[in-house]
Order: sequence, then structure tokens, then C-alpha cells
Amino acid sequence: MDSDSETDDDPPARAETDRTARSDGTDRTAADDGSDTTDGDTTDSDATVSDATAGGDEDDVGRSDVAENGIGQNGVSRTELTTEGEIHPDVDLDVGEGQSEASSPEAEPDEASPGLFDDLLSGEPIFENKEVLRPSYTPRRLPHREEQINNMATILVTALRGDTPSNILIYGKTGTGKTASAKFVSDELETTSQKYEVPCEVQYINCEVTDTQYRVLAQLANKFIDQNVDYIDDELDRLHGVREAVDEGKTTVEETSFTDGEALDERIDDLEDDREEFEPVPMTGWPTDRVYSTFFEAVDYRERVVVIMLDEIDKLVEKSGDDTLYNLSRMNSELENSRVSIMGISNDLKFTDFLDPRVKSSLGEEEIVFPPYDATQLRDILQHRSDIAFKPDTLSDDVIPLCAAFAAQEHGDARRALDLLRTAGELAERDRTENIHEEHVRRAQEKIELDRVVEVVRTLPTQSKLVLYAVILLEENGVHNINTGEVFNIYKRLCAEIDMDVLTQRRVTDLISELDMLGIVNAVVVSKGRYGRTKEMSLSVPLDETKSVLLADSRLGEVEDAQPFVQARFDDS
Ligand SMILES: Nc1ncnc2c1ncn2[C@@H]1O[C@H](COP(=O)(O)OP(=O)(O)OP(=O)(O)O)[C@@H](O)[C@H]1O
Repeated sequence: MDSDSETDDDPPARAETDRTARSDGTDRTAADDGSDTTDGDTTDSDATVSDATAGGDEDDVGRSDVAENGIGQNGVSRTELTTEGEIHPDVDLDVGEGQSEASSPEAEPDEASPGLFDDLLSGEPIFENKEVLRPSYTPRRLPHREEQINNMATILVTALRGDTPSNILIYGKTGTGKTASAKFVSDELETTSQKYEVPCEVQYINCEVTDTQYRVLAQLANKFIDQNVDYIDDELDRLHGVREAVDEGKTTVEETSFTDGEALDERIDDLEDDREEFEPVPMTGWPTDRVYSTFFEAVDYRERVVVIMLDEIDKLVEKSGDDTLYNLSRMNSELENSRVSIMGISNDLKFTDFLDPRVKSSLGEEEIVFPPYDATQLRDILQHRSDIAFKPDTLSDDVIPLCAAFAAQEHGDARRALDLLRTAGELAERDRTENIHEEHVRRAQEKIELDRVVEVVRTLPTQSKLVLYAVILLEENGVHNINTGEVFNIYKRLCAEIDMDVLTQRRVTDLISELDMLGIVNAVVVSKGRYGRTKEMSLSVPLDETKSVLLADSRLGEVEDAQPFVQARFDDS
């Protein structure tokens, strides 16, 4: 076991960065900048809110800034809008009752409220229950996953008999229902265990979020400590009741499970001591072996079978190796009261290649594969959900087949199919039509695709963003078949402009290849005869939106008026 002291101060550091970024309004999280893929209705309402807050038309600086930025639905700084609205120098806060001079002085109180939402509410909504189309919803029925669910249940039923179930590895591409099925089986397992009073439970950990050994063990330890404390409290309540009944002569000690009054008091004292001893693990700072032993003691405090469900297990291995899995998989030989079994879920089929052979064989005792859905299966899934999600007769006949067909092309991803259906519904709602048509699905597909691009571009490293910005500037200036040398020249100037280190041309060529792999540019190698070979590229994503996302980056935003030096391409090449 790794006994290094792992301070693990990543999360606070990240939180710090987030705060700084937000306060200067230059960088945002996906949620802040409205790039949340499917809920694209921020643009319209943001613009209207800015109207309302900034007051008159003339001094509506915030709004025109935004328009010039051209960021549109993504990257618009909400901070800028509200800040300018709130601290507007011309607003006299003492005017009237909650009414500012900025709003029309003659306006009747009623007119001051433009009824922003009234209009929107008046239309008959298309959705009966939109929540069931969101990823957070766990459906009660999972069509086309009966086989996998039965396999899991057959393995886990051992836990209900008080024995240790085999470890399970679940594989499958994204959106194939792995998490939904595993959660469904876990819920059933826990419900049945309560019914038959067999101590058996499932602990779910998402390793994309909890991605180090320290954090996994700390999270588990704290969950078990909480449970143990609850258990002790219940037990103490019960025993104090017994003690009282004995004292009042309502029962005799012989009628309880204790041999005498002393044994009863001893048990009460022991429980109180135990309760004192449980110390929660802080999220950083302890040596890992202390965290491990705290977890170990907490889980072994009483008899039970625990299934630890590690979702996105590959992320844990990628980030912090296989120590956690090694420790968890060897625990059973040392545990006295409890038993632990692991259920790992991954969409990376190859991640076990990086595991120690012992961990690999122990973890993969049972493997269950989730194949992609085909279009017919996706249709069934969508049909089930849409029956609950939409008002009757809202969907025209071709909507579900089209959503299913689009999602089947995307490696049979049910999440994508559901996203498409929800977004199509939202677009129809915005159009104020009563039905969803094929056209809404096509627009939804475009929107989701664009949102994906925006998200990919937003999260690129700054150097890649600069390279991409160079390509955009060249395209904007009508250059076709842009070559690496041209990109490099513009890139160098952009670096100088914002004081960034200049990478070598070879490295920039690598970055171009990465952009190509991400589908942002399309690069082909062309031979220039005796002048060697070069890459020629063009942009594969919408220029305006991509440019806006790039300029929303605090560093790139510093590049002002980049047009003149695009001329450099002609000077230097
Ligand atoms: N057979 C099914 N019936 C109904 N809904 C389903 C089915 N399969 C998947 N879904 C839905 O699709 C979405 C994605 O499913 P889930 O999160 O289980 O996929 P996953 O395989 O775990 O994906 P990832 O690897 O990306 O986490 C969820 O909203 C889930 O409810």
C-alpha cells in the first residue's frame, strides 16, 4: 500500500481558480457561459434581462458590447451584463419605491414589469414532464438490457445469502446504459436486502470526480462512519429503552438478550466509546495509510456485504494507478465481519492493460459487455420515455425514428438520442408550435453538434487556441488551402502580441494534427515536389462561433485588431 502522505490539494486549488476566473468575468465554466449543450435558451432571455436592467436604450453599453463580441449563445459574460446593470452610474437608487429613473419615469407600476415570462407561459407546453428526458433521471424500465441486468443480478444474489459476490467489470461505449442498469440492480439489491433483513449495501463512486486513492478511500470511510454512527445511535436508543424498562420493573434482564444488568451497561458504554472514536477523514492532509485503516475499521465495524460501484473506473486508474483497486481487491482476506466486492464500470475497453496482473484477474472475475444500441432499440427506448415526457399527440411520426437514426450513427448512444428528443422539444416550444416535427430534430442535431464543438474549443490549451486562431484569421482573409508555414507565421505574431512563448514549427505541426483529430480542422499532407511536403488545412467548424469562443479566453481576448498583421503571411512566406 502506498503510505506516502498524499495531501491531495487539487480540489481547493481548482475551486480557487474558478473563483478568480469568475470574479474578473473573463473565464467561465460551461454552465456560466451558457455552453451547456442542450439548454440553449440563455441567449434570448439574457438579452432581455440586460434590457431590463440597463434601463434606457442609449446607455445600454453592456448589450452593445455583447453584440459586438458576437459571442451569441456562448461565452457571453453574464457577469458583465449584471454588473453593468447593477452598478450603473446613472441609476438613482433613491427614486420612487423600488423604481429607478432609468426605467421610464411616467411608466405605470404595471408597465415596469414587462411580463417577460407571461408570454412564454401562455403557450401550451409541449412537455408533460421534461425531467424524464434528462440524464439524471433513472428509468424504471430499461428495454434491451434485460440480459445484462439478469447477469448482474445472478452474480450479486450471493450478497443476499451473506457471501461475497464475485467482482464485476462492466464494459461498453458511452450511453449504452451501463450506469443506469447498474444503479437499477443496486436499488433492487438494497430493497431486497431490507425486505429479508440481510445487511447488504451498494456504495456508488463516480471516479471521474473522485479520482485519487485518497479521495476514494476518504469518501468511502466517511460514508461508513456516518452509517456506523446512525447504527450506534439507534442501538443506544434501543438499549436505553431496555435499561429503563428493566429499572421500572416492566421487564427482567433475563428476558433481554443480556446475561445480566452489568452486561447491558457494558454494551451501552462500549457503544458510546465507539461513537466517540469515529473521526471523519478530512478531504486532504492525512497519510494514505491512515485513511485506509480508518476506512477498513469503519467497513468492518459490523457484519455486512458491501458492493463498491466504481463508475468510470478507467479515470481512476489513469489518474492514480491501480493502488486503490489493489487494496480493495485484497481486503477480504483481512476483514473479519464484513465482505467487500467491486463493480467497475468503464467505457474504455483497454484500461485493464494498465493493471497489475493480480488486480486484473481479481477485478475481472466476471465481465459483462453492453453492446451499442441499434436504431430499432433506440426507437423503443425513446418511445417509452416520450410517453411520459410529452403531452399526447405532440410528436409527428418521423420524430422518434429520426432521433434514433441520428443517435445510432453516433455509436448507438441512448444519451444522445434522449438529448436530441429533448432539444427538439425545446426548439418546438420556442417556435411556439404545438407539435415537434422532423425539422426540429434536424435543428436539434445541428445545435448539439455546434455545442460539442464549442465545448471542445473552449477547453483547448492556450497554445492550441492560438494555432486555431491563426487558421481562422487566414480563412477570414480569404486564404484557401492554408499551409503550416502560413499558420506558423501568424501564430508567432499572435504569441508576440500576448507575450506567450513561441513553440517550434514542428510542435505547431503536432498541434495542428491534434486539431485535425478533434475534427476542428481538416488537414491533408500535400507534396510540393522538390520543396518537400506540407500540410494544407481548412476549418471544419463554423468560423464565427469558434472565433467567439476563442476570444472569450482571457489570454486570447488580449489580441486586439489582429487583422493588419495577417498581411505577414505575404511578407514572410
Ligand atoms: N435501455 C435503456 N432504456 C432507457 N433508457 C436508457 C437505456 N439505456 C440508457 N438509457 C438512458 O441513456 C442515458 C445514458 O445511460 P447511462 O448513463 O447508463 O450510459 P453509460 O453507458 O453509463 O454511459 P457513460 O459510459 O457515458 O457513463 C441515461 O439517461 C439512461 O437513462
